[in-house]
Amino acid sequence: MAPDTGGLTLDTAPKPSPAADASPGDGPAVRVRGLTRGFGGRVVLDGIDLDIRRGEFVALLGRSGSGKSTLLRAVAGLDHGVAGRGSMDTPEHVSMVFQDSRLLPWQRVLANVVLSLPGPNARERGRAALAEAGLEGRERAWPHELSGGEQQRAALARSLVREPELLLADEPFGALDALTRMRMQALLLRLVEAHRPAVLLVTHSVDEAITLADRVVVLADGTVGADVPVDLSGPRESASPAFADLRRRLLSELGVTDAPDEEAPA
Ligand SMILES: Nc1ncnc2c1ncn2[C@@H]1O[C@H](COP(=O)(O)OP(=O)(O)OP(=O)(O)O)[C@@H](O)[C@H]1O
Repeated sequence: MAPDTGGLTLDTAPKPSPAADASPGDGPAVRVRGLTRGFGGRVVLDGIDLDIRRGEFVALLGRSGSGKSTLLRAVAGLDHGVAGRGSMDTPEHVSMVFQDSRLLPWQRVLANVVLSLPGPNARERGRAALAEAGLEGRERAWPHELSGGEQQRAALARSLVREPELLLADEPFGALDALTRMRMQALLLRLVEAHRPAVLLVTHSVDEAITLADRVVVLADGTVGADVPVDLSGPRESASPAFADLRRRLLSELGVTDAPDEEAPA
């Protein structure tokens, strides 16, 4: 089913962890098998197999042009007309966030969040979602009155108010300054913890992937070049040796072998 790219649904009752919910018979949230996609005879995805468990956070890395967005759009069901084959199981409720907020400029912030939102008390739920995303009191603002970071907060609220089982995010913080980006990463983690969707996040930032994800998948040559769990105990400090080891490993998967101590672009 195509993702819901507007609106949200907030139950105020805390949700149990989907991992705890899942019985052994439950399948993964996403199951992709043998996915191929190409443009004009050029193969971009060449037999991708990928599972994402319910509630699991997967970051997708890959060099520019490796097919990250192509994969995300395929999982979202937004690539009609693109040549390819393969099978895909995805949940019914999917939301997507992009690098730009895609708020409708002629609608106020709350109206954007609740646009086409099904179920009762939409405006109340929208207000709660905005508050959860740190935008309490900005419901009547116009999108252009919000900063870039605030617009992305509204976009997150719009996605999560619908309680998606799967959140697809394509470089959602790519256009933000470093400090705002860190704040938004923390917000995303909080929201994901509260709502527990499975997440597939496309990012160019190795550090962002390690900071946020349970698992990092690296696309290379049209396939999954590496599938690496983030097994870091305690807080994910980018200065810690374990973080640096993982960064080095992922950078090497991306073909960067001079092992910098600081973040390098993927
Ligand atoms: N609609 C399209 N028509 C033709 N070629 C396309 C189309 N969409 C993507 N491509 C090509 O497919 C390849 C993969 O593109 P994609 O956007 O998926 O890569 P990406 O890994 O997300 O790149 P980036 O990190 O630079 O955003 C690129 O070479 C791109 O030019």
